[in-house]
Amino acid sequence: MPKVLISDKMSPKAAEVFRNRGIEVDEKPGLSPEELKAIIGEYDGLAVRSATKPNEDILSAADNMKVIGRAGIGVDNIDMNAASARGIVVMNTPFGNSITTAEHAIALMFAVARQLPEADASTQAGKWEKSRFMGVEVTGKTLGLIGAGNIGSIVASRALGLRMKVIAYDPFLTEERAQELGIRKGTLDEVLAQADFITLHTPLTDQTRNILSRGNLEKTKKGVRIVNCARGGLIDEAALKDLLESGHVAGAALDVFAEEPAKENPLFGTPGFVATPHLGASTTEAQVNVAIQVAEQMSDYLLSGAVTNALNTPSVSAEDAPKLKPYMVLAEKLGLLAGQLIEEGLSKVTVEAEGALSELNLKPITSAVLAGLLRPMSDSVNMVNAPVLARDRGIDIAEVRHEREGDYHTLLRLTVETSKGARSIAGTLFGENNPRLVELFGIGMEAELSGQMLYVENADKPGFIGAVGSTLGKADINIGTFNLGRRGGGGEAIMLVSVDGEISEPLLWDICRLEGVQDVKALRF
Ligand SMILES: NC(=O)c1ccc[n+]([C@@H]2O[C@H](COP(=O)([O-])OP(=O)(O)OC[C@H]3O[C@@H](n4cnc5c(N)ncnc54)[C@H](O)[C@@H]3O)[C@@H](O)[C@H]2O)c1
Ligand SMILES: O=C(O)CC[C@@H](O)C(=O)O
Repeated sequence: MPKVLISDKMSPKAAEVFRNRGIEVDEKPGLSPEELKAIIGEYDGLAVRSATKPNEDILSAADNMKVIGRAGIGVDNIDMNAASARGIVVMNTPFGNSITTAEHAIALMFAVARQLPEADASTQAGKWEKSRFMGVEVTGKTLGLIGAGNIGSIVASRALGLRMKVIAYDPFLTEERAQELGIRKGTLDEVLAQADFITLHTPLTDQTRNILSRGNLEKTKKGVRIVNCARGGLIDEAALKDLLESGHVAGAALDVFAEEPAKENPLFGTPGFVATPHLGASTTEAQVNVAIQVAEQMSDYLLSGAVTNALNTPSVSAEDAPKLKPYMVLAEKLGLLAGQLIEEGLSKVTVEAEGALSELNLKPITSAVLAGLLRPMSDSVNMVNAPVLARDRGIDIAEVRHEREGDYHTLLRLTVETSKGARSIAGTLFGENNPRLVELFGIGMEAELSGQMLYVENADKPGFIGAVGSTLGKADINIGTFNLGRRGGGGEAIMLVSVDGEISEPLLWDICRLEGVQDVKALRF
């Protein structure tokens, strides 16, 4: 039975879902990094919010870990590279808290429009400072969005309901989508120059870091009010403080900070400044949504291999997962065969699906092919990091589907292009579940790829098979299966021999010295 650790404070619904799905679950919020590292090896899954920071050091002890689920959106607390390198799927819940966070942005917009926190503090202090707190209406004002994805779009719709005009800067926002949302698409400079209120809704990336830099803050309209419920690091906090103090910025509300938890911050105490402690997602509804969603997704993955909302591997539906499983085994074996046979300069990999396979999602198949193909070059390669490694190595990857059936009802063909030319191998499933090689470098050959195998390329001459058999016999190596293929009589022949013992280097040399041998390799599956 898989075992999952919930290491942050999360709605009890998450544990309930895991238990109902037959998964053992421990809830241990508030562990120190050392405590987490000491126990993480016991678990197949880790469910977190933002307090747990599974970094490379902690993950180095996560020997059984298969999936990390983030009950929320941002995964900046998770070391994605370390997780991917270990083959751990990282998934989030991209929509569960969007409405809640958008509502918090709107709440903060009103808080700065009407100075609600300061008015509250002053009134409760018995001051009754009616003339001190003159606010502004939002009706008819322009809201400038930086980022118009899930949360930005919801903020836009709420702002339109408040009779505001909305302009958005988002390089990935199309004109059609902007029209659909009823907003205008603008450049960053247009947003800065036109907005009475600015709200930020982007992830923190190299492009968005410091997007409201001192220079950009100075380009805003005098009297602008700014809200950030996205990520700390998007705004230059020191510059914001200066501009609040100079009166250029009339108000600013931050839910997120460059350093969190923000126990101290230069902005604290600045007039017109409102702060909340990363509360964007903190409503009962959102926390129940993300807890249920993350537990369902993690359970699906642990129990059936279905992948939803993963950030480092392709999605696989629960319906497709069992159908894909035997193909993934086939794909990895074909990749591993090709990876052990090619020697240098891999520049392109083409994955072709024929017949029944062409109806399935090819992305996970391609990942499995790449994982097998690259394994001889790197011990740490897996289905999660293989596509990234392939891209980093400049390997071009193509996927082709042929609906028509050929000789087999389903076929997976893998063509690798190297500095020596293109070579292809193909395999099928026997009886729906048994992966078989059916073609090797253009030569028809049927073989099960498993255990230790000897690969020999030779000139097709009488007596050769016997010579190989007796060389193996002399080395006390038992033969399991003998698989043969050839191109025409007397031409090039290939043999794949499964053996029980280890194929030593001296044995390979003995076979290499047999007359007619062109290539010999010891393969392992
Ligand atoms: N405060 C909280 O508690 C809280 C809660 C939920 C989400 N968040 C954060 O809010 C942010 C937005 O979440 P979302 O669900 O809307 O994400 P999303 O991925 O749906 O939207 C992000 C948008 O930012 C845009 N973008 C990317 N780079 C950009 C750039 N250089 N300039 C302008 N726009 C750019 C993208 O095109 C996308 O449309 C995330 O950082 C998320 O972590 C915070
Ligand atoms: O879990 C939280 O409270 C914050 C979540 C939020 O930052 C997110 O990115 O989803």
